[in-house]
Amino acid sequence: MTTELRVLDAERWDDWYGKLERAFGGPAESREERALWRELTDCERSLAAWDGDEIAGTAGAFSFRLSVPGGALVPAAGVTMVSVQPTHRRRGVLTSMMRRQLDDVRAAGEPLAVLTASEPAIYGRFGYGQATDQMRLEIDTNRVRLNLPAGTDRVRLRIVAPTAAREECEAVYAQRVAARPGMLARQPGWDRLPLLDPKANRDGAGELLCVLAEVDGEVRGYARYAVRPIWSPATGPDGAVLLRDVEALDPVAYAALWNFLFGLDLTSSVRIRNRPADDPVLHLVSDVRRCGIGLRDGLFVRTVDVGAALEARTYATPVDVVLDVEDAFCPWNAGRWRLAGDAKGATCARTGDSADLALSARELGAAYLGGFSLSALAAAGRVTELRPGALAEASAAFGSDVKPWLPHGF
Ligand SMILES: CC(=O)SCCNC(=O)CCNC(=O)[C@H](O)C(C)(C)COP(=O)(O)OP(=O)(O)OC[C@H]1O[C@@H](n2cnc3c(N)ncnc32)[C@H](O)[C@@H]1OP(=O)(O)O
Repeated sequence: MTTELRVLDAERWDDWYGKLERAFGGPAESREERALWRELTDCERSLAAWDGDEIAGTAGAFSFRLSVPGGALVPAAGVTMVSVQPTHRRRGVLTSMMRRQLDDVRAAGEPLAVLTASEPAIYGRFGYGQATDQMRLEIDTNRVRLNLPAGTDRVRLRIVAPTAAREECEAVYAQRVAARPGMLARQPGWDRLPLLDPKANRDGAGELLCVLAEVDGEVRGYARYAVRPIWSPATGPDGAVLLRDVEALDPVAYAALWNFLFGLDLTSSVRIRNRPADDPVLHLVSDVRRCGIGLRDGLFVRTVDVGAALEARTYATPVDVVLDVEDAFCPWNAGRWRLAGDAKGATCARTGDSADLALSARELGAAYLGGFSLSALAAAGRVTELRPGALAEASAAFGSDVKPWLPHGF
Protein backbone atom coordinates (compact mmCIF):
# COMPACT_ATOMS: atom_id res chain seq x y z
CA MET A 1 0.00 0.00 0.00
CA THR A 2 1.28 3.48 -0.83
CA THR A 3 -0.40 6.70 0.17
CA GLU A 4 0.14 10.14 -1.24
CA LEU A 5 0.12 13.23 0.96
CA ARG A 6 -1.67 16.29 -0.36
CA VAL A 7 -2.75 19.59 1.12
CA LEU A 8 -6.46 19.51 1.89
CA ASP A 9 -8.77 20.83 -0.78
CA ALA A 10 -11.28 22.93 1.22
CA GLU A 11 -14.16 21.40 -0.74
CA ARG A 12 -13.25 17.98 0.65
CA TRP A 13 -13.37 19.14 4.27
CA ASP A 14 -16.57 17.20 5.10
CA ASP A 15 -15.14 13.95 3.81
CA TRP A 16 -11.79 14.63 5.49
CA TYR A 17 -13.36 15.54 8.85
CA GLY A 18 -15.76 12.60 8.61
CA LYS A 19 -12.75 10.28 8.36
CA LEU A 20 -11.24 11.92 11.43
CA GLU A 21 -14.49 11.43 13.35
CA ARG A 22 -14.63 7.80 12.31
CA ALA A 23 -11.09 7.16 13.55
CA PHE A 24 -12.17 8.62 16.89
CA GLY A 25 -15.22 6.34 17.02
CA GLY A 26 -17.54 9.30 16.34
CA PRO A 27 -19.25 11.42 15.34
CA ALA A 28 -19.85 12.53 18.92
CA GLU A 29 -19.82 16.25 18.30
CA SER A 30 -22.73 18.64 18.04
CA ARG A 31 -23.49 20.51 14.83
CA GLU A 32 -22.29 23.75 16.47
CA GLU A 33 -18.96 22.23 17.44
CA ARG A 34 -18.41 20.76 13.99
CA ALA A 35 -19.21 24.11 12.38
CA LEU A 36 -16.69 25.84 14.63
CA TRP A 37 -13.93 23.36 13.74
CA ARG A 38 -14.77 23.83 10.06
CA GLU A 39 -14.28 27.55 10.49
CA LEU A 40 -11.06 27.17 12.45
CA THR A 41 -9.47 24.61 10.11
CA ASP A 42 -6.63 26.09 8.12
CA CYS A 43 -6.96 23.97 4.98
CA GLU A 44 -3.61 25.13 3.65
CA ARG A 45 -1.99 23.64 6.74
CA SER A 46 -4.06 20.44 6.62
CA LEU A 47 -2.91 17.22 5.04
CA ALA A 48 -4.80 14.28 3.63
CA ALA A 49 -3.12 10.95 2.98
CA TRP A 50 -4.77 9.51 -0.10
CA ASP A 51 -4.94 5.84 -1.01
CA GLY A 52 -6.25 6.13 -4.56
CA ASP A 53 -9.43 8.17 -4.23
CA GLU A 54 -9.89 7.35 -0.55
CA ILE A 55 -8.71 9.42 2.41
CA ALA A 56 -6.62 7.17 4.66
CA GLY A 57 -5.14 9.78 6.99
CA THR A 58 -5.67 13.34 8.25
CA ALA A 59 -3.50 15.89 10.03
CA GLY A 60 -3.84 19.62 10.55
CA ALA A 61 -2.05 22.55 12.15
CA PHE A 62 -3.16 25.84 13.67
CA SER A 63 -0.96 28.92 13.66
CA PHE A 64 -0.69 29.66 17.37
CA ARG A 65 1.36 31.97 19.53
CA LEU A 66 2.42 30.23 22.72
CA SER A 67 3.26 31.97 25.98
CA VAL A 68 6.75 30.96 27.19
CA PRO A 69 8.76 31.78 30.34
CA GLY A 70 9.47 35.50 30.28
CA GLY A 71 6.09 36.27 28.70
CA ALA A 72 7.00 36.24 24.98
CA LEU A 73 4.44 34.84 22.55
CA VAL A 74 6.27 32.40 20.28
CA PRO A 75 4.92 31.11 16.94
CA ALA A 76 3.95 27.48 17.38
CA ALA A 77 2.23 25.04 15.05
CA GLY A 78 -0.72 23.52 16.90
CA VAL A 79 -0.82 19.97 15.57
CA THR A 80 -4.37 18.65 15.47
CA MET A 81 -6.96 16.40 13.82
CA VAL A 82 -4.51 13.53 13.39
CA SER A 83 -6.03 10.22 12.35
CA VAL A 84 -5.42 7.13 10.27
CA GLN A 85 -8.26 4.92 9.09
CA PRO A 86 -8.61 1.53 10.81
CA THR A 87 -7.97 -0.13 7.44
CA HIS A 88 -4.58 1.60 7.12
CA ARG A 89 -3.22 1.64 10.67
CA ARG A 90 0.32 0.63 11.64
CA ARG A 91 1.75 0.90 8.15
CA GLY A 92 3.57 4.19 8.62
CA VAL A 93 0.87 6.67 7.51
CA LEU A 94 1.12 8.69 10.73
CA THR A 95 4.90 8.69 10.48
CA SER A 96 4.74 10.04 6.92
CA MET A 97 2.34 12.81 7.98
CA MET A 98 4.54 13.77 10.94
CA ARG A 99 7.57 13.87 8.65
CA ARG A 100 5.88 16.18 6.14
CA GLN A 101 4.32 18.35 8.83
CA LEU A 102 7.54 19.00 10.74
CA ASP A 103 9.32 19.84 7.48
CA ASP A 104 6.52 22.32 6.72
CA VAL A 105 6.68 23.83 10.22
CA ARG A 106 10.41 24.30 9.84
CA ALA A 107 9.95 25.91 6.41
CA ALA A 108 7.33 28.26 7.90
CA GLY A 109 9.92 29.41 10.48
CA GLU A 110 7.95 28.35 13.55
CA PRO A 111 10.38 27.32 16.29
CA LEU A 112 7.87 25.07 18.04
CA ALA A 113 5.19 22.50 17.35
CA VAL A 114 2.70 21.66 20.10
CA LEU A 115 -0.16 19.24 20.58
CA THR A 116 -2.46 17.53 23.01
CA ALA A 117 -2.50 13.77 22.54
CA SER A 118 -5.40 11.33 22.41
CA GLU A 119 -2.90 8.88 23.93
CA PRO A 120 0.37 10.09 25.46
CA ALA A 121 2.38 7.16 24.08
CA ILE A 122 2.08 8.24 20.45
CA TYR A 123 4.24 11.33 19.96
CA GLY A 124 7.50 10.86 21.90
CA ARG A 125 9.01 9.06 18.90
CA PHE A 126 8.57 12.25 16.87
CA GLY A 127 10.38 14.38 19.47
CA TYR A 128 7.40 15.72 21.41
CA GLY A 129 7.83 15.83 25.17
CA GLN A 130 5.09 16.27 27.75
CA ALA A 131 5.61 19.85 28.91
CA THR A 132 2.57 20.51 31.07
CA ASP A 133 0.08 18.61 33.14
CA GLN A 134 -3.47 19.36 34.10
CA MET A 135 -5.33 18.83 37.32
CA ARG A 136 -8.94 17.77 37.69
CA LEU A 137 -10.91 18.53 40.80
CA GLU A 138 -14.08 17.14 42.30
CA ILE A 139 -14.47 19.12 45.48
CA ASP A 140 -16.84 17.98 48.21
CA THR A 141 -18.32 21.37 49.01
CA ASN A 142 -20.33 19.97 51.92
CA ARG A 143 -17.09 19.19 53.77
CA VAL A 144 -14.47 21.57 52.39
CA ARG A 145 -14.37 25.19 53.57
CA LEU A 146 -12.67 28.16 51.96
CA ASN A 147 -10.31 30.49 53.82
CA LEU A 148 -11.08 33.78 52.14
CA PRO A 149 -8.49 36.58 51.97
CA ALA A 150 -9.34 39.97 53.50
CA GLY A 151 -11.24 42.16 51.08
CA THR A 152 -13.18 39.36 49.37
CA ASP A 153 -16.40 41.03 50.48
CA ARG A 154 -15.56 44.04 48.27
CA VAL A 155 -16.14 41.91 45.17
CA ARG A 156 -19.50 42.28 43.43
CA LEU A 157 -20.76 39.26 41.52
CA ARG A 158 -23.05 39.40 38.52
CA ILE A 159 -24.57 36.47 36.60
CA VAL A 160 -24.76 37.10 32.86
CA ALA A 161 -25.22 35.10 29.66
CA PRO A 162 -21.76 33.86 28.56
CA THR A 163 -22.18 35.34 25.08
CA ALA A 164 -23.09 38.75 26.51
CA ALA A 165 -19.97 38.71 28.72
CA ARG A 166 -17.64 37.45 25.99
CA GLU A 167 -15.63 40.64 25.64
CA GLU A 168 -15.16 41.15 29.36
CA CYS A 169 -14.04 37.54 29.79
CA GLU A 170 -11.67 37.80 26.84
CA ALA A 171 -10.10 40.95 28.29
CA VAL A 172 -9.34 39.07 31.53
CA TYR A 173 -8.08 36.03 29.61
CA ALA A 174 -5.77 38.17 27.46
CA GLN A 175 -4.06 39.49 30.58
CA ARG A 176 -3.56 35.98 31.94
CA VAL A 177 -1.78 34.68 28.83
CA ALA A 178 1.63 36.32 29.29
CA ALA A 179 1.54 35.52 33.02
CA ARG A 180 1.39 31.76 32.52
CA PRO A 181 3.60 29.78 30.09
CA GLY A 182 1.67 27.24 28.05
CA MET A 183 -1.31 29.49 27.38
CA LEU A 184 -2.21 30.45 23.81
CA ALA A 185 -2.93 33.97 22.65
CA ARG A 186 -6.44 33.95 21.26
CA GLN A 187 -6.62 33.72 17.49
CA PRO A 188 -9.75 34.94 15.69
CA GLY A 189 -12.71 32.64 16.32
CA TRP A 190 -11.16 30.82 19.29
CA ASP A 191 -13.13 32.88 21.81
CA ARG A 192 -16.18 30.88 20.69
CA LEU A 193 -14.74 27.59 21.91
CA PRO A 194 -15.44 28.18 25.64
CA LEU A 195 -18.96 29.35 24.79
CA LEU A 196 -20.09 26.18 23.03
CA ASP A 197 -23.13 24.87 24.85
CA PRO A 198 -25.11 22.51 22.63
CA LYS A 199 -28.15 21.04 24.40
CA ALA A 200 -27.20 17.55 23.21
CA ASN A 201 -23.95 17.67 25.20
CA ARG A 202 -25.31 18.96 28.50
CA ASP A 203 -25.79 15.51 29.98
CA GLY A 204 -28.44 16.56 32.46
CA ALA A 205 -26.96 19.95 33.31
CA GLY A 206 -28.63 23.30 32.78
CA GLU A 207 -27.42 25.94 30.36
CA LEU A 208 -23.94 27.44 30.60
CA LEU A 209 -23.84 30.52 32.84
CA CYS A 210 -21.21 33.14 33.49
CA VAL A 211 -20.50 34.94 36.74
CA LEU A 212 -18.41 38.10 36.59
CA ALA A 213 -16.39 39.37 39.55
CA GLU A 214 -16.13 43.16 39.75
CA VAL A 215 -13.98 45.29 42.01
CA ASP A 216 -14.70 49.03 42.04
CA GLY A 217 -16.83 48.64 38.91
CA GLU A 218 -14.12 46.85 36.92
CA VAL A 219 -14.37 43.22 35.80
CA ARG A 220 -11.50 41.35 37.49
CA GLY A 221 -12.52 37.76 36.89
CA TYR A 222 -15.08 35.31 35.61
CA ALA A 223 -16.27 31.75 35.94
CA ARG A 224 -18.36 29.81 33.43
CA TYR A 225 -20.35 26.93 34.82
CA ALA A 226 -23.51 24.88 34.64
CA VAL A 227 -25.41 23.11 37.40
CA ARG A 228 -26.42 19.48 37.12
CA PRO A 229 -29.35 18.97 39.52
CA ILE A 230 -29.18 15.59 41.23
CA TRP A 231 -31.88 14.46 43.67
CA SER A 232 -31.18 11.52 45.90
CA PRO A 233 -34.37 9.69 46.98
CA ALA A 234 -33.08 9.46 50.55
CA THR A 235 -31.33 12.74 51.20
CA GLY A 236 -32.65 15.11 48.57
CA PRO A 237 -30.46 17.69 46.79
CA ASP A 238 -27.01 16.54 45.74
CA GLY A 239 -26.34 18.67 42.64
CA ALA A 240 -22.99 19.20 40.94
CA VAL A 241 -21.47 22.46 39.74
CA LEU A 242 -19.74 21.74 36.42
CA LEU A 243 -17.14 24.45 36.16
CA ARG A 244 -15.87 25.04 32.64
CA ASP A 245 -13.29 27.73 33.33
CA VAL A 246 -12.34 30.34 35.89
CA GLU A 247 -9.82 33.16 35.59
CA ALA A 248 -9.16 36.23 37.70
CA LEU A 249 -6.66 39.06 37.88
CA ASP A 250 -6.36 39.33 41.65
CA PRO A 251 -6.71 37.12 44.72
CA VAL A 252 -9.95 38.60 46.04
CA ALA A 253 -11.77 38.23 42.72
CA TYR A 254 -10.52 34.65 42.48
CA ALA A 255 -11.57 33.76 46.02
CA ALA A 256 -14.97 35.40 45.56
CA LEU A 257 -15.64 33.33 42.45
CA TRP A 258 -14.83 30.07 44.21
CA ASN A 259 -16.88 31.14 47.22
CA PHE A 260 -19.82 31.73 44.90
CA LEU A 261 -19.41 28.31 43.27
CA PHE A 262 -19.12 26.57 46.65
CA GLY A 263 -22.28 28.29 47.86
CA LEU A 264 -24.64 27.42 45.02
CA ASP A 265 -27.79 26.08 46.63
CA LEU A 266 -28.77 22.41 46.28
CA THR A 267 -25.26 21.39 45.17
CA SER A 268 -22.62 19.39 47.03
CA SER A 269 -19.66 19.35 44.63
CA VAL A 270 -17.71 21.53 42.24
CA ARG A 271 -16.08 19.64 39.37
CA ILE A 272 -13.61 20.87 36.81
CA ARG A 273 -11.51 18.86 34.36
CA ASN A 274 -8.60 21.12 33.66
CA ARG A 275 -6.79 23.43 36.07
CA PRO A 276 -3.08 24.11 36.57
CA ALA A 277 -1.56 21.89 39.24
CA ASP A 278 -0.49 25.01 41.19
CA ASP A 279 -4.02 26.44 41.19
CA PRO A 280 -4.29 28.92 44.09
CA VAL A 281 -7.58 27.30 45.06
CA LEU A 282 -5.51 24.55 46.70
CA HIS A 283 -4.35 27.18 49.20
CA LEU A 284 -7.88 28.43 49.86
CA VAL A 285 -9.42 25.08 50.78
CA SER A 286 -9.52 23.63 54.29
CA ASP A 287 -9.01 20.02 53.16
CA VAL A 288 -7.15 19.05 49.98
CA ARG A 289 -7.93 15.36 50.52
CA ARG A 290 -11.58 16.04 49.76
CA CYS A 291 -10.85 17.92 46.56
CA GLY A 292 -10.78 14.80 44.37
CA ILE A 293 -7.47 15.72 42.77
CA GLY A 294 -6.24 13.90 39.67
CA LEU A 295 -3.40 14.64 37.26
CA ARG A 296 -2.88 13.87 33.59
CA ASP A 297 -0.74 15.05 30.70
CA GLY A 298 -1.48 18.38 29.05
CA LEU A 299 0.52 20.07 26.29
CA PHE A 300 3.33 18.32 24.39
CA VAL A 301 6.11 20.52 23.00
CA ARG A 302 8.52 19.84 20.13
CA THR A 303 11.45 22.16 19.53
CA VAL A 304 11.51 22.37 15.72
CA ASP A 305 14.31 24.93 15.70
CA VAL A 306 16.37 24.41 18.86
CA GLY A 307 18.33 27.67 18.58
CA ALA A 308 15.32 29.91 17.95
CA ALA A 309 13.19 28.13 20.56
CA LEU A 310 15.77 28.43 23.34
CA GLU A 311 16.41 32.08 22.48
CA ALA A 312 12.71 32.92 22.59
CA ARG A 313 12.33 32.35 26.33
CA THR A 314 14.10 33.78 29.35
CA TYR A 315 15.82 31.89 32.19
CA ALA A 316 15.06 32.12 35.89
CA THR A 317 18.76 32.20 36.85
CA PRO A 318 21.92 32.90 34.81
CA VAL A 319 22.94 29.92 32.69
CA ASP A 320 25.82 29.13 30.34
CA VAL A 321 25.80 25.51 29.20
CA VAL A 322 26.53 23.43 26.13
CA LEU A 323 23.70 21.05 25.28
CA ASP A 324 24.33 18.00 23.13
CA VAL A 325 20.97 17.38 21.47
CA GLU A 326 20.02 14.07 19.94
CA ASP A 327 17.31 14.43 17.32
CA ALA A 328 16.88 11.56 14.87
CA PHE A 329 13.54 12.79 13.47
CA CYS A 330 14.64 16.41 12.87
CA PRO A 331 18.39 15.94 12.30
CA TRP A 332 18.98 19.64 11.63
CA ASN A 333 18.76 20.10 15.42
CA ALA A 334 21.26 17.39 16.33
CA GLY A 335 24.58 18.34 17.85
CA ARG A 336 25.98 20.87 20.32
CA TRP A 337 24.38 24.19 21.21
CA ARG A 338 25.72 26.81 23.62
CA LEU A 339 22.88 28.38 25.60
CA ALA A 340 23.74 31.55 27.54
CA GLY A 341 20.97 33.50 29.18
CA ASP A 342 19.27 34.97 32.20
CA ALA A 343 16.00 36.66 33.15
CA LYS A 344 16.46 39.30 30.46
CA GLY A 345 17.16 37.14 27.39
CA ALA A 346 19.33 34.46 25.84
CA THR A 347 21.50 33.43 22.95
CA CYS A 348 21.71 29.90 21.64
CA ALA A 349 24.09 29.01 18.82
CA ARG A 350 26.01 26.08 17.42
CA THR A 351 29.32 25.37 19.12
CA GLY A 352 32.30 23.06 18.82
CA ASP A 353 32.88 23.20 22.61
CA SER A 354 32.50 20.06 24.64
CA ALA A 355 29.04 19.31 25.96
CA ASP A 356 27.83 19.85 29.55
CA LEU A 357 24.51 18.02 29.25
CA ALA A 358 23.22 15.43 26.79
CA LEU A 359 19.53 15.04 26.07
CA SER A 360 17.15 14.31 23.20
CA ALA A 361 14.64 16.65 21.57
CA ARG A 362 11.89 14.99 23.58
CA GLU A 363 13.48 15.97 26.91
CA LEU A 364 14.13 19.48 25.65
CA GLY A 365 10.44 19.76 24.80
CA ALA A 366 9.48 18.45 28.22
CA ALA A 367 11.69 21.00 30.02
CA TYR A 368 11.06 23.89 27.64
CA LEU A 369 8.19 25.60 29.46
CA GLY A 370 9.70 25.04 32.91
CA GLY A 371 7.05 22.58 34.06
CA PHE A 372 9.27 19.53 34.40
CA SER A 373 12.81 19.94 35.70
CA LEU A 374 15.94 18.75 33.94
CA SER A 375 16.98 17.29 37.30
CA ALA A 376 13.86 15.12 37.45
CA LEU A 377 14.42 14.00 33.87
CA ALA A 378 18.06 13.21 34.73
CA ALA A 379 16.91 11.18 37.74
CA ALA A 380 14.87 9.10 35.28
CA GLY A 381 17.97 8.62 33.12
CA ARG A 382 16.62 10.84 30.35
CA VAL A 383 19.21 13.66 30.71
CA THR A 384 22.94 13.03 31.24
CA GLU A 385 25.22 15.43 33.09
CA LEU A 386 28.66 15.58 31.46
CA ARG A 387 30.15 18.47 33.49
CA PRO A 388 29.63 18.38 37.27
CA GLY A 389 27.37 21.26 38.32
CA ALA A 390 25.86 21.79 34.87
CA LEU A 391 22.64 19.94 35.68
CA ALA A 392 21.83 22.02 38.77
CA GLU A 393 22.68 25.24 36.92
CA ALA A 394 20.56 24.43 33.86
CA SER A 395 17.71 22.90 35.82
CA ALA A 396 17.29 26.02 37.98
CA ALA A 397 17.50 28.26 34.93
CA PHE A 398 14.87 26.35 32.94
CA GLY A 399 12.38 26.35 35.86
CA SER A 400 9.24 28.44 35.91
CA ASP A 401 7.84 29.93 39.10
CA VAL A 402 4.33 29.61 37.67
CA LYS A 403 3.49 26.15 36.40
CA PRO A 404 2.94 26.09 32.64
CA TRP A 405 -0.57 25.11 31.69
CA LEU A 406 -2.87 24.90 28.67
CA PRO A 407 -6.47 25.80 29.52
CA HIS A 408 -8.18 24.09 26.60
CA GLY A 409 -7.65 21.38 24.02
CA PHE A 410 -7.43 21.88 20.28
C1 LIG B 1 -2.75 15.72 18.02
C2 LIG B 1 -3.86 14.74 17.77
O1 LIG B 1 -4.67 14.96 16.88
S1 LIG B 1 -3.97 13.35 18.74
C3 LIG B 1 -5.08 12.22 17.89
C4 LIG B 1 -4.43 10.98 17.39
N1 LIG B 1 -5.46 10.17 16.72
C5 LIG B 1 -6.14 9.16 17.31
O2 LIG B 1 -5.91 8.79 18.44
C6 LIG B 1 -7.25 8.53 16.49
C7 LIG B 1 -7.17 6.98 16.52
N2 LIG B 1 -5.88 6.45 16.14
C8 LIG B 1 -5.37 6.60 14.88
O3 LIG B 1 -5.96 7.25 14.02
C9 LIG B 1 -4.03 5.93 14.56
O4 LIG B 1 -3.96 4.71 15.25
C10 LIG B 1 -2.78 6.79 14.89
C11 LIG B 1 -2.88 8.13 14.17
C12 LIG B 1 -2.69 7.05 16.39
C13 LIG B 1 -1.53 6.03 14.46
O5 LIG B 1 -1.47 5.95 13.05
P1 LIG B 1 -0.60 4.81 12.29
O6 LIG B 1 -0.57 5.17 10.85
O7 LIG B 1 -1.12 3.48 12.67
O8 LIG B 1 0.83 5.04 12.91
P2 LIG B 1 2.22 4.53 12.29
O9 LIG B 1 1.97 3.24 11.53
O10 LIG B 1 2.88 5.63 11.52
O11 LIG B 1 3.01 4.23 13.62
C14 LIG B 1 4.26 4.78 13.95
C15 LIG B 1 4.71 4.22 15.26
O12 LIG B 1 3.84 4.70 16.30
C16 LIG B 1 3.33 3.59 17.03
N3 LIG B 1 1.96 3.92 17.44
C17 LIG B 1 0.97 4.26 16.61
N4 LIG B 1 -0.14 4.49 17.33
C18 LIG B 1 0.16 4.30 18.62
C19 LIG B 1 -0.57 4.36 19.83
N5 LIG B 1 -1.89 4.69 19.83
N6 LIG B 1 0.07 4.09 20.97
C20 LIG B 1 1.38 3.76 20.97
N7 LIG B 1 2.14 3.66 19.85
C21 LIG B 1 1.52 3.92 18.69
C22 LIG B 1 3.39 2.44 16.07
O13 LIG B 1 3.39 1.21 16.75
C23 LIG B 1 4.66 2.70 15.34
O14 LIG B 1 5.74 2.31 16.16
P3 LIG B 1 7.12 1.78 15.55
O15 LIG B 1 7.67 2.92 14.75
O16 LIG B 1 7.94 1.46 16.75
O17 LIG B 1 6.76 0.62 14.69
